[in-house]
Amino acid sequence: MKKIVLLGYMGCGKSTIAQNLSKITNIPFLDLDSCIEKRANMSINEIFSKHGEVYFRKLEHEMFVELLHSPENNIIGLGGGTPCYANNHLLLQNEDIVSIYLKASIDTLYSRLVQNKSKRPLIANMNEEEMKEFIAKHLFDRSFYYNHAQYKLSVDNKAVEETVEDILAILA
Ligand SMILES: Nc1ncnc2c1ncn2[C@@H]1O[C@H](COP(=O)(O)OP(=O)(O)O)[C@@H](O)[C@H]1O
Ligand SMILES: O=C(O)C1=C[C@@H](OP(=O)(O)O)[C@@H](O)[C@H](O)C1
Ligand SMILES: [Mg+2]
Repeated sequence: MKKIVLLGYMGCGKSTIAQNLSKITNIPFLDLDSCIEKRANMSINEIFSKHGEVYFRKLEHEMFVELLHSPENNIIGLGGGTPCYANNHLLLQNEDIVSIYLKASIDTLYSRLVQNKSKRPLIANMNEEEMKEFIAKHLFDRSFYYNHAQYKLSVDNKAVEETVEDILAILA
């Protein structure tokens, strides 16, 4: 059994889908952001505001490598930026894992993030117009890294259960 790694832009559903997939498969689930928060004893917002993004990316890389090397099988939900720093994208093609890019359109991401931005320091202070433009450009920049995943799964217009089913089909 390989580790299952979910990646993709903020709001694509990594944390939600990983949790639901875990319930169905009984494979334990780890959220990389939650692991970082526990280790640092600070929220993601606090890490960004007190220490800056570069420090966060360092913790993120260390925690990602640590989780990949742990002997347990698990489902890992990455942060949206994880594959885009410190050559983390190269680790996605490791034979010991199955990496899946949850691919969402700008409209899907915007509609979810507009209601859920306060815990995401990169967009927390943007107005709606700024956010839409930011997501479009940022997603374009990051797609290169996301496309290093072994599997790409479109999640637009799919209920959580449908995306979970699609992942089970990939794993079968
Ligand atoms: N079909 C869906 N699949 C996944 N998430 C959805 C869906 N519909 C609405 N959501 C909501 O979108 C948000 C996705 O956020 P989250 O799971 O934290 O994503 P990520 O970890 O990729 O940033 C959650 O608030 C979730 O409830
Ligand atoms: O895209 C990013 O750079 C980030 C995404 C967040 O995770 P989610 O994608 O789970 O929101 C979190 O790691 C941090 O706020 C930075
Ligand atoms: Mg998340």
